[in-house]
Amino acid sequence: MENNSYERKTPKEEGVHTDFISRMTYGEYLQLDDLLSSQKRLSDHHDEMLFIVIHQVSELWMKLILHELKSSIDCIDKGDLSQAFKMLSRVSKIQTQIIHAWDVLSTLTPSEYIEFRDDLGQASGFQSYQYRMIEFALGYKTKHVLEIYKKDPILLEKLKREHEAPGLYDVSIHALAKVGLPIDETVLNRDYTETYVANDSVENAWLEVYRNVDRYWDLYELGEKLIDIEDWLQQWRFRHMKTVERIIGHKMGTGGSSGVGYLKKVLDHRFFPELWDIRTKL
Ligand code: HEM
Ligand SMILES: N[C@@H](CC(=O)c1ccccc1NC=O)C(=O)O
Repeated sequence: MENNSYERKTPKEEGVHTDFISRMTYGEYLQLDDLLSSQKRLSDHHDEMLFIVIHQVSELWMKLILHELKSSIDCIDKGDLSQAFKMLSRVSKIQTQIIHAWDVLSTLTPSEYIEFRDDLGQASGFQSYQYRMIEFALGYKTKHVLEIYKKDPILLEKLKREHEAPGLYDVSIHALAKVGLPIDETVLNRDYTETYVANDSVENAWLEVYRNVDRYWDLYELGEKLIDIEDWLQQWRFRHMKTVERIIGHKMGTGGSSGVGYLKKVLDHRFFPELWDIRTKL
């Protein structure tokens, strides 16, 4: 099992008698007492419950996305592409789920939100560490986001590890090299703490794959799985930006950014640039 300090031990690890497990209820298994007592409103505004639940649901889905992404990175690294495809397809399905959360949140009007916005202080989705870990796993390694967690050394260490690790695109590029497609050494030995930047040898390798799909079927399928994930992530970013514009207009964000202007700018970033660029050349 993965060593994750945020996860509880299994009853077996804790040495709990198996009789307990056989009598265990639904609520005990799912720890519903903890889960369902974690929606604590700071205001007495009716709609704050919606706000909390949407965020908590999104964080839970992000947890599963990360679980799948990390395993798929390991699988691709080991050359087990078909196992990775199953996980990457699941990631895309989850992404389609979280995009629909914006429809629910859009029922919150500006006048309703403004009534409890001040209670949120400086808290912001900007501080979502799972969101940053997803970005890291996809090769977007912004350094300044680590700053946010400097007061929490345990979390900072965990984030640093993800920041230094090869991402989904790095192991995919290595998979291109493993079948003999020429990839520049500078890319193969790149510094993983930096955000990935487009490279001609990678573009040529993907072009070769997409022009000879029968020969490189697995890699072609991998390319399409990656495009799916980036496409959905961009749609999530776009729906976030539009929902924010609808609810707070062009007010500054509680996290200190310009708000909608900042969220629009982030949309410019591409995770797997060559996979988009080759479409024009095919
Ligand atoms: C009324 C609803 C929401 C508003 C008004 C809002 C507003 C904002 C704003 C203005 C920012 C920019 C940072 C800042 O200065 O605060 C931001 C960032 C962010 N928000 Fe939201 N948000 C909302 C809902 C959500 C939800 C439901 C999620 C889901 C987890 C979320 C996740 C994020 C993330 C991950 C960022 C960082 C984006 C990045 O840096 O690329 N937000 N939000
Ligand atoms: N940045 C938002 C506040 C906000 O949305 C937020 C506040 C606390 C916890 C999560 C949040 N969601 C996403 O940014 C704002 O400027 O209104």
